[in-house]
Amino acid sequence: MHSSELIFHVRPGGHMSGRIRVPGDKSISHRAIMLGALADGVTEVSGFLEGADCLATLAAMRALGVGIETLGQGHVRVHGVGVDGLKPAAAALDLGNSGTSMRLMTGLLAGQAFASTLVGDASLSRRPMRRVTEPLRTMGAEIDTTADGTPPMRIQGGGALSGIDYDMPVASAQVKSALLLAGLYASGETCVREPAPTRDHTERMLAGFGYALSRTGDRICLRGGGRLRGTRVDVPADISSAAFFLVAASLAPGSDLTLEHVGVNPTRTGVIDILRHMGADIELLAAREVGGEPVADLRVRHAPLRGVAIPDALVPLAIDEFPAIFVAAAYAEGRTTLTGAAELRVKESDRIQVMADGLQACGVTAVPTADGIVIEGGAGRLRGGTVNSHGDHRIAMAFAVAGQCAQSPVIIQDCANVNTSFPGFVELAAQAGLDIEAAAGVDT
Ligand SMILES: O=C(O)C1=C[C@@H](OP(=O)(O)O)[C@@H](O)[C@H](O)C1
Ligand SMILES: C=C(OP(=O)(O)O)C(=O)O
Repeated sequence: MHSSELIFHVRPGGHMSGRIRVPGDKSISHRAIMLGALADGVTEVSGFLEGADCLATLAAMRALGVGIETLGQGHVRVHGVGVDGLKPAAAALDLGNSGTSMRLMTGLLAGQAFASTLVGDASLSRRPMRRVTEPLRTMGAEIDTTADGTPPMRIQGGGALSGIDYDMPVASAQVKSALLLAGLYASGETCVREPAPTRDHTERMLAGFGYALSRTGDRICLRGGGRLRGTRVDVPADISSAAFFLVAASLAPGSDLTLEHVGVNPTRTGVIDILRHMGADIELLAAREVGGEPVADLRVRHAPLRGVAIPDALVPLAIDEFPAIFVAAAYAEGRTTLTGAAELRVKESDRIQVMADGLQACGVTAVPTADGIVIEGGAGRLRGGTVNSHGDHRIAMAFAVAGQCAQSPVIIQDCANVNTSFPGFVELAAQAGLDIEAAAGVDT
């Protein structure tokens, strides 16, 4: 026995109804703090995600000398220090479970005049960092990692950076963003080419802070040495959190649920396309633009789903939603196949293996492949059972949703990290109609 843990118990039955607003977008919240910190003047953030990941970014920026007021209910005021105003932190920056914090901060800190050390939890300490350290070293940064290229990271700072023209080998918004942040401090132009479109919040937000950048086809460029102007950032609800409810309402007969003010940036809506392809009934209502990001209310009603071959091109546009999509696939009639998604193996957990194990534990035939999975779905296949989320927030929430339509209860172990991206998940899911309880358990 070594630590207490959180267990979810979900009983089958009920349906999803009403109107809910899920918490703020995690990607946009991280960026609002980082760019607000580097800006001249004050940045007012509303809708900020007060989950552990974004709070780790916030604490790191405070440790680097930035005044940040948390005013409650997602209102954060960042007193920007200017691009050259950060101060060395007194201790290592602990970024917890957050890959986004670690990779973006590495780019940002590579451009500073001082050294920094970045550490994370057991999961983050296993995640690959060469994807950022290699191009940053080409720019002139000095960064040490473990021999495996994993954290802790020591970023020496102090050296001069030069812009590069980089062809990313993986479609990663974190790598793109890390290089653009380092590019703010580099001489000349920094350009990044993406092999497939990835979320473009950094580009949109840099423009919102008055920083010029250009996109030509799949190549994004900016010139170092400019300044950012403090602004307002209205963070929409996170489509990655909404995804659990899109699946739950699609599966449970009688459901009719509206998710309010959800970010529907086209680089994030792959989950809607995939679920619609499976037969889901999802409507975008009152589509509007808020602070440079598209937003809509999503109305989702129950519909019978069928298995599909998920197009590879949609993978980066739905990268965090696959645990939820796999649950939809387990109930959809027929076979669902996913390929081109090896990245899922290096997230907070190996999401291919951990989802396959959990689905199998519940009685579903799910066969992992090197870069995807094959799931044989159908009504009644998901019997229920006990699954281990391996501390991965998205796996925990995906199996919670699976429990509503299972034959018997689903019990999910190791759920405390749900708080990294979705504080209040249990309460909000219960409000929408899920029969869920969270209990302290013991990790043996
Ligand atoms: O840039 C971001 O905010 C993110 C990018 C994605 O990671 P990759 O860049 O590794 O694909 C995603 O999985 C992560 O949750 C958030
Ligand atoms: C992969 C994720 O986050 P991160 O990379 O920031 O840990 C996620 O939230 O699903």
